[in-house]
Amino acid sequence: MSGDPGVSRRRLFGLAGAGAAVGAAGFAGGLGVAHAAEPDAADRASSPDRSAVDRYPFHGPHQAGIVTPAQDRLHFAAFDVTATGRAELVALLREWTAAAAQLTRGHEVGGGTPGVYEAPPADTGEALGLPPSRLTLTFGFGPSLFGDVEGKDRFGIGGRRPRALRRLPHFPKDNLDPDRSDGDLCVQACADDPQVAVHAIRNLSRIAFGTAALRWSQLGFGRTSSTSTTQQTPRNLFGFKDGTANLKAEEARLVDEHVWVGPDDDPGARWLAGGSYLVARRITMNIETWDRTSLREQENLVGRDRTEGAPLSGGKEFSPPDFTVKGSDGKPLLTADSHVRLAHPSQNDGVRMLRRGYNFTDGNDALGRLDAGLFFVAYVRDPGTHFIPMQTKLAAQDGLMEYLQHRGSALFAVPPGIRRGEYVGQALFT
Ligand SMILES: C=CC1=C(C)c2cc3[nH]c(cc4nc(cc5[nH]c(cc1n2)c(C)c5CCC(=O)O)C(CCC(=O)O)=C4C)c(C)c3C=C
Ligand SMILES: [Fe+2]
Repeated sequence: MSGDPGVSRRRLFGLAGAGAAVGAAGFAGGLGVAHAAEPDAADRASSPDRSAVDRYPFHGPHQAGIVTPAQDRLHFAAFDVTATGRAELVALLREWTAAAAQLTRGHEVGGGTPGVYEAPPADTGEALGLPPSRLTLTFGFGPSLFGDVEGKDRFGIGGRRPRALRRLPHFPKDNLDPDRSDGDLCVQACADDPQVAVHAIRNLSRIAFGTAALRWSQLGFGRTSSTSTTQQTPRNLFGFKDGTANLKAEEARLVDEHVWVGPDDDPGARWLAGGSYLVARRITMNIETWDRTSLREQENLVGRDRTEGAPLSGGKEFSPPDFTVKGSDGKPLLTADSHVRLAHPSQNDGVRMLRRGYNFTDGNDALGRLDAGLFFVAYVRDPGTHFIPMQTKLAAQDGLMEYLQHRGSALFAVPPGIRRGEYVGQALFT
C-alpha cells in the first residue's frame, strides 16, 4: 500500500480485489471537478462498486466530504475540548489527521502493528474485514474554540477567529436543546456502511480521551441530497425528492462562488481560505401529522409534485420553477408560503448552498410518535449571507414549519484540505 504503514482491512482478510485500475479510471472520469485531489496508489479504489470507487482521497485542496458524492450513512459528532493548552489541542489534531488518513483508506487505527497483548488494542476492531466504504472524515472548528462563554481565549487563537464564525442566532420558532447544539470541534463521518462511519467516530473519540469529550452526536441513515449529477435524487421522510436543485460538484464555478471561502474574504482569517462553513440543524418532523395531510396540501407546501419532484408550475424534475404561473383561481401555483418559492435563489439575492443532510430516526417517544426528522447540513461560503437570511425567512413564513421543529443548531468553520505531512487546520496554529 505505497509505503503506508497501515494494513488494509481488505488485505488482512485476503479479499484484495482486482479492480484498482477500473476504480481509478472511474474516479477521474466520473467525478470531474468534484475533488481536485488526484488519488495516489494508496488512494485508488480496491474494488469496483456502484460508483466505481470504494474510497476517496483524504488529502487535497479541500476536505473530502463536502462536494464528494453524498454517501448513504452519517455519524456526526461534536466535541468539547477539555484540555486547556494549545499544545494538547494541536497534538489531538495531529493524531486525528493521522488516524483519519488510515481510516479513509480502510486501514486500522495505529496501522495494524501488533501492540502489547496486555494492553487494549489501538483499533476497536469492529470494522476489520470491511472495505473503506467511501468513508470521508470532515473536521470543523466551532466559535467556542476561539473564545469560551466567558470570552476566555484558551488556545491563543482568539485573534484569528473568522468574523462569520459566531453562534447562530435564535430563529423564530426555534426550540433548541443545548445538549444537541454547538461544540468546539466537529467531525462529519460519511460512508456507505454505518458500521464504518460509527467505527470512525468511536475511534476518533477514543483518541480524544483526556483532550476532548463527545458533546453530542447524530446518526443519519439516508442522504437527503445529491451533491453530484451522477446521483439520483433521494427522498426525505416526508416522501418528497430532496436535493433536486442542490449545488452539484460539477458546477465548479458556482461551488467556488458559494461554498469555498476565498483568500480575501476575511483578511484576519486567511487560514480558512479554501475551506467552508458547516451549518448543522437537527430538525424533527411531525411525521404523524404529515401523514394525515392531503397530497394536494403536501405538494402545495413543498411547491413540487411528490412523484417526480417537478415544480408545480410545470415541467420535469429539473425544470426551473416559474413563479408567475397562476392557477384557475388566479393565484400563483407556487404559493407564497411554499418551501421551494421561499428558498429559491431568485428570492434570496441569488445565494446557493451545498446541502448535505440526512434522514434520521431515534426510535419513538413516550407517546409512540416517531422521533424522526432531517439532520440538515449545509456548506456555505459565508453563513451571514448564505444561511441566516434564508433561515430567518423560512422560520417565519414557510408553511412546512407547521410540521417541523428545530431542536439542534451548530456552526463550524471547516478548514481547507490537508496536505501530506500536515494536520487539519495547521495554518491556524502557525
Ligand atoms: C435554510 C435552509 C433550508 C432548510 C433549513 C431546509 C429544510 C428542509 N427542506 C426540506 C425539503 C425540501 N427542500 C427543498 C429545497 C430546498 N431547501 C432549501 C433550503 C433549506 N431547506 C433550498 C435552498 C432548497 C432549494 C430551493 C431551490 O433552489 O429550488 C426541496 C425541493 C427539492 C430540492 O430542490 O431539493 C424539498 C422537498 C425539508 C423537509 C426540510 C426540513 C426538515
Ligand atoms: Fe429545503
